[in-house]
Amino acid sequence: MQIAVPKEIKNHEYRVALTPTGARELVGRGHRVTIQAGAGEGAGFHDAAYEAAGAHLEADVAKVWSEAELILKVKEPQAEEVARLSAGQTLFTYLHLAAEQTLTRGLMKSGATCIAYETVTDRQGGLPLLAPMSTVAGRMAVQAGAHSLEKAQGGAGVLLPGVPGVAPAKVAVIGGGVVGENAARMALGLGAEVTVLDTSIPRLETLDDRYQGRMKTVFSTADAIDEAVRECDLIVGAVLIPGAAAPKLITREMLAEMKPGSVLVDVAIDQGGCFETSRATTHTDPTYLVDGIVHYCVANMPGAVARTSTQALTNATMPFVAALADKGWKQALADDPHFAAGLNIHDGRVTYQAVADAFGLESVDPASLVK
Ligand SMILES: NC(=O)C1=CN([C@@H]2O[C@H](COP(=O)(O)OP(=O)(O)OC[C@H]3O[C@@H](n4cnc5c(N)ncnc54)[C@H](O)[C@@H]3O)[C@@H](O)[C@H]2O)C=CC1
Ligand SMILES: CC(=O)C(=O)O
Ligand SMILES: [Mg+2]
Repeated sequence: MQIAVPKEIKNHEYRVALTPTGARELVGRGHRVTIQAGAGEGAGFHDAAYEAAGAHLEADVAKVWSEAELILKVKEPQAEEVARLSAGQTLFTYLHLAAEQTLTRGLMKSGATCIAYETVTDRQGGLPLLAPMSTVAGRMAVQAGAHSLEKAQGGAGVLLPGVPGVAPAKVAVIGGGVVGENAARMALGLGAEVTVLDTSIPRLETLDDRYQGRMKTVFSTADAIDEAVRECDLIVGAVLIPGAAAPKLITREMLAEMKPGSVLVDVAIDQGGCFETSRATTHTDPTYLVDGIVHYCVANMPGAVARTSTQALTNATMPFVAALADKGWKQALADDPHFAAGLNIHDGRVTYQAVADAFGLESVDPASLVK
């Protein structure tokens, strides 16, 4: 199969969808791999390493896209990338469609088969292709939050761990999944007072057991969120309803209850964000103030630590990439219902219920397409 890996073009996105190790694996299986020249540079994977792995380098981006049967990316396609996609091609990448109607319509119009990393499932009920980047983003959320609490960033001037004689900061993490656990763990490590809110009792049990009560676990209700808003210096938004737009859990009105200079880090921004006042920002200009509250809403946080993130992401995606390349999308998805859960769009139709619901569209059951 002809496989292409374009250079990512989102703001400060340095990840690449395939490492030289992955390229070697695919070439060894008899596939032709084209890497856009420079695609791996930002992650420390140089053109020469891809060439040594047997991949073909192509400087012309139009050719990279037009000659491919399977396109591997990291971030959701930007407008100029959607325009390059055509019927008969398969795209495998993060899509986050429920937050992006224009992108959804554009991909439908392309006629391509679009498989999203973030909705592929596993036997344990997890999201194996989201989890590695959620681990990265969760860990980064506390670094970003701590920095944002500094005066120069508009923050209250609070040091997360405090000092002897001055109490540590209070951190709340809303959503105790992969992002939430990693954020809470980092905040604990820095000496903050940490509370995790989740609507899943089994998840709260796991966290309580794993951290032996060192982080408080609270069932997530409107009252519990009100309390966190009044008390905390830093709140991390980490909720997810797979494939769906994030619920808005903190409204603009509630910001008035927060201490001035408190910080909201909305990691769920890629699914539209879980705070009413969140809007996606970039690594170039990551924060803004609303009513004296600092908002950090970068939708591609792991892109900033591209070396670590690329390795973690491709470790997880590689078996799925190999299946797509060896068998074609139809057979690969037919053989694995967890992989089939990744299909979001095929031939102009939405194949993921939560995405269809977000925009009032009809959804087609992916199982009916791959039989
Ligand atoms: N901004 C970025 O760069 C990145 C963003 N993300 C995003 O972070 C979000 C979280 O991802 P994961 O942690 O992997 O998901 P996850 O599925 O592991 O965890 C989500 C948690 O939210 C909980 N939840 C759902 N509704 C809730 C509510 N109303 N109150 C409290 N908890 C609630 C669920 O029970 C679950 O435990 C996703 O939107 C993901 O796409 C992930 C990686 C990078
Ligand atoms: C999951 C996601 O949005 C990212 O890694 O950028
Ligand atoms: Mg986006």
